[in-house]
Amino acid sequence: MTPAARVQTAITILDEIGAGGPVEKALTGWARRSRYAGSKDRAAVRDHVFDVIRQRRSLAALGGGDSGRHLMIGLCRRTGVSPEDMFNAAPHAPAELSDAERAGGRAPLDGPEAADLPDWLWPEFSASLGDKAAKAAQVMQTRAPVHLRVNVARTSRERAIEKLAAEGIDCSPHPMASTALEVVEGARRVHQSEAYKSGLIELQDAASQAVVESLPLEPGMRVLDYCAGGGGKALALAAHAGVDVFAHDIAPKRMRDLPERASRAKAKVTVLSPGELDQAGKFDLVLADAPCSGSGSWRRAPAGKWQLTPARFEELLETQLQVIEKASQFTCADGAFAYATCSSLSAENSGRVNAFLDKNSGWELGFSQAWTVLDGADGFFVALLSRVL
Ligand SMILES: C[S@@+](CC[C@H](N)C(=O)[O-])C[C@H]1O[C@@H](n2cnc3c(N)ncnc32)[C@H](O)[C@@H]1O
Repeated sequence: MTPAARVQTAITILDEIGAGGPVEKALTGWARRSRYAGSKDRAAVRDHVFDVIRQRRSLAALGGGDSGRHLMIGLCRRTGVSPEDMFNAAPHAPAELSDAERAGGRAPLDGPEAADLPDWLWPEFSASLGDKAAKAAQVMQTRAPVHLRVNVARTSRERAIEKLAAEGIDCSPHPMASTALEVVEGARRVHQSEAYKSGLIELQDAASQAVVESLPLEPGMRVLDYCAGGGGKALALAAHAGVDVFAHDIAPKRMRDLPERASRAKAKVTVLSPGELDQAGKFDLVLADAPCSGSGSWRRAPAGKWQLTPARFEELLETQLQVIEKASQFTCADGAFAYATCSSLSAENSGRVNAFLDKNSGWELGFSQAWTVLDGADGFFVALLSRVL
């Protein structure tokens, strides 16, 4: 495919998404119908679509409208590609620019438009990030890096770097966690690599790893991952020698790949159904990686920021408090309870912890830490609580 044909394809997919179609469905539907497209074409089209969704508001301003065509004109302008070179009416390319399109578009206005956030969310976002808000929003317009977690139960970070390099995947250590690598070259080869298939590495953002690394893990502990989902954190916990890890989720189906992932990593994770959890006794450490807005990972899943509504946000805040109240009860008397989110919004983070502490005087805060995209990974938050003795 020519670069211009990729632009036209992205326009068609963006229009499908604009009409309410889910992003992945629109992309996989196109890929299935388009056997002529090679892997580089698919990757380029996918990148165009995600680049636009991340920056939809500011690109609509630059491109002069919010159709797929206007958004791609905006993307060309932002990335310094002359729109005339792409909109050239060659076979499979977009039609030539009209006079109105050529003259249209303007610089995005400071605030939520330039930051690519909905108006209603801007006050919460800017209050949460303070003087880092505009810079963080700018970073959120870019692609997320690819991070790996080295399974330190099986190999060292240095050995993993060597093994991956031998398979054409260049990585460097990431400063946020002693287990973390950033892929510099060859990210698309990770899934097919021996290092991945044999469980020496997992795909996991460095901030998720930093959360696990911040926890007071000791050999002999029973640890519960109360909101285990796909099990990323449960597996990172299980890489710690002598820690007995249990995984639970209100939607047990979300944990369906966990046994296979654990077997690949040669890690032991006991999956508990909600009924089994009630019979499982107390735990030395309970982690609740709660459902949240996902604002810290909107670079990876950018559709989330446009789908979030004030009502859904309020619902999440309520669920988070319920999760803290329920999950903390599984902590033994001298144990610790950790609350985490992949959000950079204070209402979901310190706001929830304070709401819990206000209602539960028997608990106190040990520490809390927030990472933002400016630290080079997803935005994340963790707070460690214990009972007042
Ligand atoms: C942020 S995701 C967890 C991600 C996971 N810890 C990981 O690292 O891959 C939040 C999970 O919480 C679960 N969840 C939502 N409400 C819950 C509740 N009331 N009790 C337990 N789990 C809940 C969701 O099903 C979802 O899988």
